Amino acid sequence: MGSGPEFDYCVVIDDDDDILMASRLLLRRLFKDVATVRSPDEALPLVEARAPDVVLLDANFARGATDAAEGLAWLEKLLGIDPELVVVMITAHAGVQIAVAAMKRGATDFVSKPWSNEKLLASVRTAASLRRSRKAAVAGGSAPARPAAVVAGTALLGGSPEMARVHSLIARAAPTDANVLVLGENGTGKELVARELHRQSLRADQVMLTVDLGAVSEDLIDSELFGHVKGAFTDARTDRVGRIQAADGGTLFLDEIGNLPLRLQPKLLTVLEQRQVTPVGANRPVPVNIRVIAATNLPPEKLRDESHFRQDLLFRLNTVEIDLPPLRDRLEDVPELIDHYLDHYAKRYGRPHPQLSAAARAALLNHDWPGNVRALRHALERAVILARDVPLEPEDFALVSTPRIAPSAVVAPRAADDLNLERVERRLVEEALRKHGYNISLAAHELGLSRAALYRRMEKHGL
Ligand SMILES: Nc1ncnc2c1ncn2[C@@H]1O[C@H](COP(=O)(O)OP(=O)(O)OP(=O)(O)O)[C@@H](O)[C@H]1O
Repeated sequence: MGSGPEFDYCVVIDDDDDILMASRLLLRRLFKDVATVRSPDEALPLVEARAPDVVLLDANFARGATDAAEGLAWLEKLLGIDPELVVVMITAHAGVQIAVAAMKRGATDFVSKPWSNEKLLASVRTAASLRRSRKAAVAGGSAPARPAAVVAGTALLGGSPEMARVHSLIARAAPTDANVLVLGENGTGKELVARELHRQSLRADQVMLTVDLGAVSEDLIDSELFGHVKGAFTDARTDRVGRIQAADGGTLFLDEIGNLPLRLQPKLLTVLEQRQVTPVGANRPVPVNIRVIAATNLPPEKLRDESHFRQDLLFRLNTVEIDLPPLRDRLEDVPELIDHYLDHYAKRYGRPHPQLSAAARAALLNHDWPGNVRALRHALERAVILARDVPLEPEDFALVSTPRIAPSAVVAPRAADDLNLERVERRLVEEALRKHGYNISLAAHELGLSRAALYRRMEKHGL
């Protein structure tokens, strides 16, 4: 026997009792708990109370309806409750139009009735794995793969000359269809810049889809980006619309482009050059009209190294380059960020707006912020949660001084006198981050963790 279901909780919404019964029996193989409800109304409190790993949502409820309009409207409502929710649409009337519409509104996948059990299990398992990585990424504050329209936006703050330059570049590049490459260390706001570019573009009322190439496992990147046709490989039991196709008419944000495997780089180049995509296993390309924004934390010398990244692809991606400076080089932005995020979290947690002592303010202003704005934001969130009715002091921010030292200067972790698991974990995470100059992908690789799992640990240890 195996070790029991892999995932926790799934909600199935369908007005057909037989479907509910069949899916309950089947999905117990994957989930410890399967809730089945006959209407989306009943599902809303379940989604609110206990974020499910996957929601299966019927596309049509009204008798005789086949256009999926109702299902798509419920999809948006569900994603409004939890933007990271992973929803697989079910319909008896599959068609690529509905699949694309559902994906554009944020569905993860699409299965058609009647389904084969294996097909359904494969789709749902993939969806649940995606949710797991998305949840972890969100815990670390990193970008979920989700249409921009669904996620409430955060403004790109900062009045420093460095940020003024960034704002000006955004304003000039956004309305053109030029591809933009955003460079910067982790947590500097690359994803926010991408959203801002989309918001100010002529495609603003179209979809913006994200693919986090650092979070999708390498063997899934191909289908995630390009899609596949049924039978293209062993697990391809249905057609799958890739994100490039689903972003048609809108913006595709390729986060962590430095993680795109070399073998797939020519394929992306072809899409950009020929404006068409060929799903894995398909013999005819599909025309696509996308604007690509890519981001990476790779230092320029790595990016310009042909053994790492194809230069012809780089030239297609970086028609405009926006380089986001690290926070330590624009510390004058810190006061504005402090005020904004203290306010934001005070409202979110229903707490009074905390006061900062002069020493605390000075400590925040003098810190080198190796984790950039993300780390500052987390520090402020924690401070709001833990604040008492006296001004916050430097200790309340648990700032860890992390001098940026050359990788070669890092020694292997000391033989542990201290065997406390939590502290040892914290030390290893810290050392890996320092060793790799806070490059999350490299540090995660060294630790044998996904980026999302590393973010989770950074968050846990306040790093
Ligand atoms: N200029 C800014 N104004 C307000 N918030 C910001 C700014 N820059 C970053 N943030 C916040 O910091 C966090 C990290 O930003 P974002 O995800 O855009 O960074 P990133 O460079 O894409 O990070 P990574 O490379 O790790 O994915 C987010 O919560 C974002 O809202």
